[in-house]
Amino acid sequence: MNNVGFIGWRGMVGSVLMERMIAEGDFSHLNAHFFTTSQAGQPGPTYGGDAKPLNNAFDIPSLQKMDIIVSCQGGDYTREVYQPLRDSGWEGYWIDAASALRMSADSIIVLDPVNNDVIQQGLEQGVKTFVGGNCTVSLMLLALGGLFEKDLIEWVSPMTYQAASGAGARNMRELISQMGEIHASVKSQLENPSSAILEIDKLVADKLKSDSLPKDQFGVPLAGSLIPWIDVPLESGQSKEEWKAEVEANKILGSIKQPIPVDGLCVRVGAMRCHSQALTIKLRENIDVNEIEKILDEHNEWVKVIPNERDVTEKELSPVNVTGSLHIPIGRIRKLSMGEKYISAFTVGDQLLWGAAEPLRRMLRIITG
Ligand SMILES: NC(=O)C1=CN([C@@H]2O[C@H](COP(=O)(O)OP(=O)(O)OC[C@H]3O[C@@H](n4cnc5c(N)ncnc54)[C@H](OP(=O)(O)O)[C@@H]3O)[C@@H](O)[C@H]2O)C=CC1
Ligand SMILES: N[C@@H](CC(=O)OP(=O)(O)O)C(=O)O
Repeated sequence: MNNVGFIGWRGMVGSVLMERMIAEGDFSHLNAHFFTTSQAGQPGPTYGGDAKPLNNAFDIPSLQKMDIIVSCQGGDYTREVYQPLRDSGWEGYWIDAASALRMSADSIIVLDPVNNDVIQQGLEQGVKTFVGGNCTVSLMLLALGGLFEKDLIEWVSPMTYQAASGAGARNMRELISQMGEIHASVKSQLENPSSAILEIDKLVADKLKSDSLPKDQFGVPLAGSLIPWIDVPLESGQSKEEWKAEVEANKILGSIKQPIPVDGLCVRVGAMRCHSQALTIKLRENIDVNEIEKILDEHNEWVKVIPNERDVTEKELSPVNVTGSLHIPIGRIRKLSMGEKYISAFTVGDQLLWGAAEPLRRMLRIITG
């Protein structure tokens, strides 16, 4: 069995990966070794067997003993360790959640329900570096997989509604703290049914604008508001999160030579761990909505078409309904007034599952069998 080293296993993405690996019995297919950047020598977890002392994640000789390394530790770690490890002659498989190696010429972005052919071809050609895609990109491609597979999309504009978890665990905590403080600021008024709503609104607005609202992580209020910017600015006017959509989607699809335009705005909202996206799509041909729904529904076992009806949409097409699940609902599919080739759609997905951990878990299984 392969010796597999895990780095970042106790972080948010890593913990979700561990949960999924236990649920799927993956540990019986490998010998697990756990590494840490901060707690070397302390007892490791019991996933896959007895607890052993944690290895130092910066120790190249220890990493060299691994056949496969899975890192959910983040880009800084990858940038520090990956190249020295490769330079030392290590030829094992490196599977990574971070974006650092995604656009490297010798890596493949993994999303096997969409690009298993690219992955298999890469394995045959000796590719050893496999990276999970950006969460919004992976979730969009799974939702629209059928239309992409049939090359029916001329371009797509995703307008995102991204959850706090995408910014990290501390940001999730801050969002909840903000919500709590807002409620506390008007608790007595809420308990009195005859209190004036405009007074409540003013007190909430005062709280949102006050220095006492916790906002060290986001920098601004997210609860009761939103942030129309994610990640660093680029020369193009895009945020880096927006730039990733087109370059990563086309790398995953293997269409870099004739890229499909994918561009829109990325917005942080007060959801916990599900990213939503409103999609405007220009099709290459005029296709009936029923046919579009059929194509989408048949593509993979996780996507689920939600009819464009109010009740079922409100119930099923929401972060609350999707959180913690691998389902990717897509709905609000209708023709737009711009023309018969233009359609709308709305999709939701758990950004820690299909958006981060699940593509890595499945890649590991592809290698370990
Ligand atoms: N969050 C997301 O949505 C996505 C993240 N990613 C990638 O994954 C990387 C890791 O993200 P994420 O999992 O959110 O990062 P976390 O901040 O949750 O965890 C990263 C590391 O922090 C260390 N750590 C320090 N204190 C604690 C603690 N109290 N509990 C748990 N871990 C602690 C751990 O390393 P150690 O044990 O070595 O101390 C852990 O592996 C990101 O940098 C990004 O590159 C990719 C896709 C989506
Ligand atoms: N940037 C994403 C999360 C993430 O980690 O993305 P990436 O894996 O591309 O760095 C978000 O904030 O929602």
